[in-house]
This record gives sequence, structure tokens and C-alpha cells, in this order.
Amino acid sequence: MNNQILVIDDDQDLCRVLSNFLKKSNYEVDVAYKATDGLELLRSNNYDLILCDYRLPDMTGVEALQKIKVLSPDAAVIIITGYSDVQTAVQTFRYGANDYVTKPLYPDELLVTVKETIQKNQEKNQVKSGQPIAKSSPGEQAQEPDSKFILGTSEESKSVQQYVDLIGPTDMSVLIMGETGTGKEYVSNSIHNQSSRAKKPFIAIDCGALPKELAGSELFGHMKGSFTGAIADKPGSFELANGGTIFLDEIGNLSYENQVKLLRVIQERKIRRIGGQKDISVDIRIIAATNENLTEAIKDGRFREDLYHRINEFKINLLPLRERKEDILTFSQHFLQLANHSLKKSVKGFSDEVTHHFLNYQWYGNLRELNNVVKRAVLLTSGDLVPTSALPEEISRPRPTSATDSGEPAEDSHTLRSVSGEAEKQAILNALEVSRYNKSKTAELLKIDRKTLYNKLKLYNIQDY
Ligand SMILES: Nc1ncnc2c1ncn2[C@@H]1O[C@H](COP(=O)(O)OP(=O)(O)OP(=O)(O)O)[C@@H](O)[C@H]1O
Repeated sequence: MNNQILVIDDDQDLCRVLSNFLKKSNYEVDVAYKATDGLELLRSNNYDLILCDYRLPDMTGVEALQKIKVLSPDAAVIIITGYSDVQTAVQTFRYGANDYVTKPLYPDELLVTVKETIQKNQEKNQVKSGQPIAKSSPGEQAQEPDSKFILGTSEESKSVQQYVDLIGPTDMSVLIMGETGTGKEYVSNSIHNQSSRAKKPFIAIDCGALPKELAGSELFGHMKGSFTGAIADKPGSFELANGGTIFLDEIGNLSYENQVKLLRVIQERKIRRIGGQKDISVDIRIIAATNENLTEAIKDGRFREDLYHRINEFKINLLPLRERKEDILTFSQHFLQLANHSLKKSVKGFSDEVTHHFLNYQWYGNLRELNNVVKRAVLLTSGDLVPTSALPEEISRPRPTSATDSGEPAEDSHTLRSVSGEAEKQAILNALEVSRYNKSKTAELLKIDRKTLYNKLKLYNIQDY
């Protein structure tokens, strides 16, 4: 059966074009112009993929994503966003988005992203349900570049690799910290592959995307009849990962109740299914990741200190891409090869000007954003080298740096100040929305302290929610 896609976007022309194009590529497509209509369709249909606009008339992108995850936890979600929103849209990965595409949409690029996302998500779902993954035939694999993953060449990446080599073979719990898209899941996978557990399952759970009501059952399993909808006994991820490694991404989002259960698994190596009467022993290595400051979460009473110490036997900090510039060059070349392969192009490299822009851009979405920018640029390049015109304006003509970007005061010219002030106000509003008006999280997202945030809320007359 063809894969089913739901497009949620208030731009009716875009929906029509997208729908026709995807149907021609053998997908079954439904469209909704409002989030509420899309959610209604999710109640009665099973979609493999949801393409959801970041700005909808009746809901914020984050709100829509959270509701989608309750109704269709196993479907993949790609966020459609304008480049001006990328900085905040990339934060949706904390809530379970699989990828994003930027407007204007290009059919070839979209098709590659849709295909890859559905495939990766189906593989993830298969692992989560304990089914073996079918490998592609050797003939298909021969055309793939050697590996989709490479090592960074910066000093910072080299030392991360040394840590991975060092702790990989042990059974230590590891906490990986880093902004979205810095490669936390990739590093976690390498640790697993270096361990004696390598032949056993590696199960990645996105705690940020787990709806509160389903999290316990997803992690620990349930017995038939233990709650409405529990129509059969079901093992949880901990049981399925037995003998292997479980990767708990965005662990800070786990509810307090599930933190207690997790602590028990770590201490006693036992789980109990929801509604179950007996304990089940599990042999699991735990790797957790977060892009929020857990010590702040402990102070705020949102995260248990004892659990923090248990998962933090070894900590690996992945720096943002903008702080390891050598990697920008290494990874952009690598992503160029991947894009050439998937788009059937033969672009050789980047113009000096493009390299200059890459080195000076902030890359809030880190490697994921760099990958997407390179993919789009390769698509738009007809010569040997990627020209500046193939970059989004936000990268080729960056706006004046605002106080939120650098931590420095904005430029001291009246006009510039008002321009960057507007950008700063918008960035604060976006961050408030993403963090659901939690001030600590907002300050963290913006990389300013809480006091500065309060001053700025006052300065820009932003209402307290
Ligand atoms: N070592 C690597 N080699 C090649 N690509 C990489 C590497 N690490 C990360 N990437 C690219 O960046 C994307 C994001 O990586 P990953 O999912 O590991 O980041 P993350 O920090 O776990 O993100 P999030 O916090 O949003 O879940 C990957 O899908 C891949 O395209």
C-alpha cells in the first residue's frame, strides 16, 4: 500500500500543488487548512507522515506538533517553515519533529526529504516494536557514499571521539548535552556500537515527543485491560532493548512519575509493566541527552537530583557548530557529497564567498540545519561551485547581530538599534511560544539569564503570561 501523507497548511495554493505533486510520486495525500481540521483527520486515519506548517491560523507550530504526537505517536512529522523562522522552528525537534523544510519548497528536494524521513521513521518504529530491519540489497548500497556519518575534524570533535572510544566499551551511563542538531543521537549510537552490546538493540526514545498519557506504557509496557485502549499485552522500550542500549533524548521532559520509575530501573535493573503484577529483570545501558540545563531543572523542582547523578556517570558536551568552525568546513563537504548522491548532481564545492558566509552564520539548528542548507544549495547550483545566490538570504545577508545572538549590546546607532530591537522582541516572543511561556526555559533558549529576560520583557512591553 502507498504511504499516506497529511499536509496541514493554511496556504491553499501550496496545499494543492503539494498534493498533486506527491500524488504523482505515488503517495496518498489528504490536506487540511487548519490544525484543528488536521487533528480531526488524524483521529480516523493512519498517516505515515504529516507535513505541518509552523505558522497555522488556529495554533502555534509547537502546540500542533504536541497534539499530533498524542493522536499519531508513530507518524513522522516534517515542519514547513520560512527561513526567517528557522531559528525557532528547529526547537520543535525537542517535541518530536523529524525534519523541517523551508519555503519556497522545491519538489525534488522535498521528495528526497519525504522519502528519507518516512524510511528512517519506519525503521525506528520497527526497532521499537522488536522487528528486525530489512537491509537494502548490496546493489543499492554500492551507490551510497561510504557512510552517512563522519567524524568532525575540530579539536573539540576529536576529544569527543576520544571520550567515546574510552567509555564506549564500559557499561557507564552517559549524559550527552548539546543544542538541537549537534549530533547527540549519532554520538550515542557510536557509544553503543563500541560496546559489547553492539549486536543487541539500540532503542532511541524521544522523551520530548512522548505524550504524558502514553509515556509510561511506551517505556515500561502494559498489560491488556490496564487502561482504555490497552487491547493486548505490550512490552515497553526497556524490555525490547534488553541486553542493549536505550537512548533517552530530551530526558528533561520526562514526567516526575516516570523519572521515579526510571530511577528504579537504574537502581534495581527491574521494570514492571503498567497493570502488571510481576517484576521483569532487564540488562540495559542508559544514555540520556538533553539540551536544557538540568541543574536549573533540579533547582526548579522539575528534575530529580538523584536521577541526575545516576545518569551522569560520564558527561559529554557537544559544542554548537558555531563554536567549532573547522567542522563547518568538514561537514559541509560531506553533506555536499550526500546531496549530490540523493539529487543526482555533481557539484564540486563551494565558492569562497559561500564558505565565508558559512563560517559566519550562527547555525542554531547545527548539523541538521547545515545539512538542509547544503542540500537546497546543491539543488539550486548549475555550475561546479555553489554560488552565494543559492543560499537563503538569512545566511548570505545576515541581519545586524542582536543582543540575543551575541550577549553583547546591540549597535549604537539609532536606526540599527530599532531594527535589531524589533528582531530581538520577535526572538523573545518566539522563544516564549516554544517554551510554552516558561521563563527559565525561555531565558535558556535565548542564552540570557532570567533577570535579563525580565528586563527585556519590560522594555518591549511584552505581557506576562
Ligand atoms: N557525525 C555526523 N556525521 C554526519 N551527519 C551528522 C553527524 N551528526 C549529526 N549529523 C546530522 O545532523 C542530524 C542531527 O543529528 P542528531 O539527530 O544526532 O542530533 P541531536 O543532537 O540528537 O538532535 P536533537 O536534539 O534535535 O534530537 C542528523 O540527522 C545528520 O543529518
